[in-house]
Amino acid sequence: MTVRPVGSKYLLEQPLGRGATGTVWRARQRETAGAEAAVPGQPGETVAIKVLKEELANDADIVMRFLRERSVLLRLTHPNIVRTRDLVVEGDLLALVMDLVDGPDLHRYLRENGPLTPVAAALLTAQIADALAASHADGVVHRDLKPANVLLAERDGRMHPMLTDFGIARLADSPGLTRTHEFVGTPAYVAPESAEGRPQTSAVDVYGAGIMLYELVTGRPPFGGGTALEVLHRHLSEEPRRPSTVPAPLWTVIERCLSKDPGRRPGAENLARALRTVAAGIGVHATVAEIEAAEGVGALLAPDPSPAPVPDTPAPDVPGASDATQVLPSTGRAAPSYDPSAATSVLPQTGPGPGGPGDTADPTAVMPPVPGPEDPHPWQTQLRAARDRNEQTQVQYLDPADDPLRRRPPRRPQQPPRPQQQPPQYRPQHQQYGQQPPQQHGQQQYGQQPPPQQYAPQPPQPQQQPRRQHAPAPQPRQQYAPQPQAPQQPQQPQPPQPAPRAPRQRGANPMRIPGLGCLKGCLFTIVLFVVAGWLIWELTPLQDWIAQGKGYWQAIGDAISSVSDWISQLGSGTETPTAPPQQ
Ligand SMILES: Nc1ncnc2c1ncn2[C@@H]1O[C@H](COP(=O)(O)OP(=O)(O)OP(=O)(O)O)[C@@H](O)[C@H]1O
Repeated sequence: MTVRPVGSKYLLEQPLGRGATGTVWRARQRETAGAEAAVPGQPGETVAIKVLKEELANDADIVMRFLRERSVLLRLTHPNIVRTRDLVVEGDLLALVMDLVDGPDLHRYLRENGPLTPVAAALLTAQIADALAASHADGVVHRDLKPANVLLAERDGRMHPMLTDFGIARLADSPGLTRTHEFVGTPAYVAPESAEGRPQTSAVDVYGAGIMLYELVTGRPPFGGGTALEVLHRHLSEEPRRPSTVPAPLWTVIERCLSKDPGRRPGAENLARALRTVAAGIGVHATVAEIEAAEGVGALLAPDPSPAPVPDTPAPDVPGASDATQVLPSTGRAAPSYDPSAATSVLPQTGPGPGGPGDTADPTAVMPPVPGPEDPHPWQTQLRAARDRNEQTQVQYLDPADDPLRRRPPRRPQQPPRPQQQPPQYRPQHQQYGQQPPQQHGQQQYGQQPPPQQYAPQPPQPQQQPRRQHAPAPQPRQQYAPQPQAPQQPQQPQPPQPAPRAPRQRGANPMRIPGLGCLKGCLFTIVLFVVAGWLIWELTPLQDWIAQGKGYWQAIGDAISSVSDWISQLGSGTETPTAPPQQ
């Protein structure tokens, strides 16, 4: 076993796993840490150490932030939060020392054991909501909530979920990285406001909890499948569908957590209480009172009156910040099919993120990201980001009509009305985005490939809609980018249909002899030659020439001279000189 020292206090022994932001090692404490550590530890104690990627460790901004947030990370203690014991900064090494959790993470558990029962899912998520409530009360937003960041310890024969990776998204989302207009997150769990670069609060964690709860009971997140950017689009535009296996009270909770409007999501503390009420009311031993309480769970889902803001995102009160329609680029990396279990992704935003060059310390001075003419196109940024992470990058054609970055409707040539054209119709939302149509529950799979025609150029639509109409048709709960339903088009008069062509008449003889047409032509030509030859033989002096044994050129010369004689005779007078009468 190779061991590597981390600082003077720890020895890395064995890698436990690797994520987007670093590698987690099983490690051993060499000696007791100093007073700066939250947990000094004992020599020989086993710990887990997350060694942050060099890319992060080499960034001065991140190191600064790491040190600045040290106290925040070290003071976060809760039974459902993996404790951060120490932070190590040494040369080019940046590491978080944590309690070692002996158990799988929730993502692996789900993969190996399948979905949980609704009661178990509700109770497990309630504990995560407890952890969120504690951190939000302390002003800390996780921002990367997903099953892979929930470790399952075993306590008293029971599964005990513990939330980890607190603060990592904060570190990774530092000016050093965001100057390339990217944000950090995991697409399947990213809240709409994060995806759009709008102001974020602790409500993003509640959204993540809702996605996770859905995944716990169904085995998959609601907006998985397709490329990363397609997934982000779905967060922005699609409403989740209730699978038949989810009890109504639990669905009420999920639906509220997944509200596009952060202001409608419950606070974490209320979420925890609601989930316990639901778990009690949907269990087999539920009393009538518990069932009734579960049915009225909607009343428990009050939002947090003062949600914790996410630092360095546009402040909610920046004028115009909430109006700025930011539609995310698509394809993700244009195209590898997206695995919702994927590690935290770094994806582009459509404009300079906070903390970019010229960033000021005042968060209210940060304008919402708006693409400037000189900025690289988000697609370029995205491809670069994908390459930087050595991920497979494919390029797919995107029909400009489907490019959500183009707000203006592309100009299209006037199409003459085509006979037999379908009457104008509006494509459903999923088609406008080149996305999968809503599927029956159970049909969707991780890493599902979009249909091959996904980016195929669309035929011109009967009526051009402005880009904002790519937003969903209004639904009762939808609050972002609501779009009026396109008015029904009046029926256009159909151009007169051309008369159907009569079938081609054939000869009476139904038998067709192959090559007969060619044979007929040959016979006709032969007959033509025979007749022409006969006429030449009869009407020209050819017979005389042959009889006189003249050569060809001589015969021609004679013919020419006799013709010229005849012409000269004609020119000299019509009367032919006659010989004088003989005396
Ligand atoms: N405190 C810990 N104790 C034991 N194992 C841990 C601990 N923290 C993380 N791990 C394990 O290390 C692996 C990598 O963790 P990490 O947090 O880097 O990955 P991730 O969450 O999948 O990726 P990302 O960084 O993209 O969020 C995971 O499989 C996790 O189970």
